[in-house]
Amino acid sequence: MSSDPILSIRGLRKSYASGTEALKSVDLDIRRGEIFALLGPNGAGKTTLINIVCGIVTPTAGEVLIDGRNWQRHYREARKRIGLVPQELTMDVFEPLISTVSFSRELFGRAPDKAKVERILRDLSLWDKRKEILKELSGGMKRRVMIAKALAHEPDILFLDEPTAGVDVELRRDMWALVRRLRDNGTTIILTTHYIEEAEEMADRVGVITNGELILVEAKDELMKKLGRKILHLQLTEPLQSVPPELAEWNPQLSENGNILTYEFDAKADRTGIPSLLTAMRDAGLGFKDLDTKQSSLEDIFVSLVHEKRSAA
Ligand SMILES: Nc1ncnc2c1ncn2[C@@H]1O[C@H](COP(=O)(O)OP(=O)(O)OP(=O)(O)O)[C@@H](O)[C@H]1O
Repeated sequence: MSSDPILSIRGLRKSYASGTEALKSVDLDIRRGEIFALLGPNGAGKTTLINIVCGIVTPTAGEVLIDGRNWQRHYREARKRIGLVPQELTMDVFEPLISTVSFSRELFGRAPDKAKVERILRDLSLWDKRKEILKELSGGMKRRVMIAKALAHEPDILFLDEPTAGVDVELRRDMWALVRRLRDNGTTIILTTHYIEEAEEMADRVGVITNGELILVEAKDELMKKLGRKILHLQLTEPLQSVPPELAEWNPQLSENGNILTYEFDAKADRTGIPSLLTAMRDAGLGFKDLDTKQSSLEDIFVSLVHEKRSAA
């Protein structure tokens, strides 16, 4: 198996007619056979990126290479090799499910193959519903049909745009299992998500995009160490003017006129430092009325990543 990237994104830029700069020169290499999660808040540019690679949106500048070949110059090949499960459900609602899926296969340049279509429908637990009209299916089933449509022409690069937004827990688990099976069969997968847990569960590597900039690409395990930070809040019985020297080694911060002491810790480390901090507080005669811990939000993490990037530059 070649170690060259299956997909290379080079200097990709998009300004919409409205003036919005949705992508600001993005470079990204996708490795063959990996699951890559593109993580970012609303409006970050995730869908724009996917839609450009899938030939739905025209970039303002830059190019995409599939196995080193420009995707616009070799668009027939690109269409065959790429599958997209879009965010919005787009379907001919009066067609039986099996016709829609078979049609999709041929539309993307593959010969009809009943056995292949049957296997895809069975894998997605849709076979029993194959004659049903799409309009009458539940939301979760419709989403499965979208996946079946994207897989019908057997793409080896699959894009999933927010595959689990608004789906129930059971369907989410099914989707994750399906994505893993596809990867095990050699499909390269790029998915977008708002959810840290989804990236954590699924991805080999994660890219963080915000304001049209890809600010970080990292192995999932490395990123999760950064994302594992939590904050402990202690509501003190008596306000403090300053942090007592006995607590200096934990570097806690005071807020709300000295009534709240906060301590940032790594929730995934063997030792969080919390028991020793509480012991040191007791020894210093400091009491607290209440305590809670809070996960840094995705937004907090983006902010700190952007800061890190700027101070490193
Ligand atoms: N067709 C369009 N015309 C004008 N602006 C657009 C268009 N599509 C997207 N945008 C803008 O481009 C920016 C990036 O949008 P995009 O949909 O790519 O983000 P996203 O990361 O996928 O967000 P979400 O998670 O909400 O789908 C946003 O500011 C959005 O409003």
